[in-house]
Amino acid sequence: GYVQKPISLCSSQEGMAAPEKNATMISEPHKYFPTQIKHIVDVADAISPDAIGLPDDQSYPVIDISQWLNPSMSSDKERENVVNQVLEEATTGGSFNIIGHGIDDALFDRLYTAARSFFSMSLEQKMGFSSGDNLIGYVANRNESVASIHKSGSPQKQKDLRETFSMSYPPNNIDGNVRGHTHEFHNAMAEYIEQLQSVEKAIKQIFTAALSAAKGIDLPATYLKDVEEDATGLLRASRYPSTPGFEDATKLLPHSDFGTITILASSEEGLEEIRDGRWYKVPMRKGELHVSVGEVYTMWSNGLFKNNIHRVSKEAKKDRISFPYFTSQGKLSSNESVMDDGISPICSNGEEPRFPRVSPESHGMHYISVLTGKANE
Ligand SMILES: O=C(O)CCC(=O)C(=O)O
Ligand SMILES: [Fe+2]
Repeated sequence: GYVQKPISLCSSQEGMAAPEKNATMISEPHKYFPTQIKHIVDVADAISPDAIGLPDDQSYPVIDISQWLNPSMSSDKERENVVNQVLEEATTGGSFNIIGHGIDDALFDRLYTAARSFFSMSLEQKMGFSSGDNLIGYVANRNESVASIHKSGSPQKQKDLRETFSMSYPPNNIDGNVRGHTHEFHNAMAEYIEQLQSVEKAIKQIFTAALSAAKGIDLPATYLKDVEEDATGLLRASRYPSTPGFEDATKLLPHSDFGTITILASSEEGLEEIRDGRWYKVPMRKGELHVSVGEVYTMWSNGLFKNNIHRVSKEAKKDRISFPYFTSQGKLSSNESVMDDGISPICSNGEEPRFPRVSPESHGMHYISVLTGKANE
């Protein structure tokens, strides 16, 4: 459909004085976020490097999104209530769990079983599912390093202690070429990605409504989904094995995701995040999915939505499997000349923009070569 973009209300309004326009403009977000994260992590680590559980398991925010999946069967008031809950969490910890997403337990059971069977193959067999592109197919343990982006942790160059198998949505040529195509694991992942589409759509409509309400402007209901244009989603099955020599190391060092929204499923606890300035364990109960805000949403909301800072604990069980779905990873290996240039921050009347115009693709490409060790920064 037709997308009016950008709704760049942050640029100076008719008749408004803007003497210090752009005074606080962050011109290089890919340098700003690592610094911001390092600072927040240092402060949290000083309180305690170890995460604590919430005093009461029930106090972790769990939001039922079913009313947005079936708008015709719910009232405006009910949907507004969901928007208010999401707004509260998105502007504080930058994350929450959801229920009422409509995805069957049976599909999750199939996913985890197929993932266990896939990852239990020999390294040589699994390497047969590598595409050579780190974003699609199999990537072995200790091949990526979020720490090299965020310069977090010690030693600074610690590699991520996980192996992954990834698929994009919609599927592209590389997906088809990965031999995993014939594997049951590939089928289960494809089905899960398909089902995630309506969940993603509902969540992005809720975030759109939250942004409209908070900024006092009227955005089209599907705005935050439509502006991504043809950004592709990426589902990554991740397994965190115990790695000799790294038994006491954090498995995935602190970072925030660089896209818009991440929807995470996990069979085990082990995810930890910063809330109110300190590390907390994220409870992952059966049937719940975890939703977190990425850096692009922080920028598009002009700092209103908080990029969630998280890590995977050194205590995560060795057979822990998780499935982060990065809803707009972007076409990171595509031709730069046709890159979507995204949108400017959405602001309330008179609010000054703090971030430049950006797309998930343009923001992500600054990180990805560092993540995969193809560049040194
Ligand atoms: O495995 C998890 O729980 C989190 C993974 C994660 O943060 C990521 O892949 O960005
Ligand atoms: Fe992450």
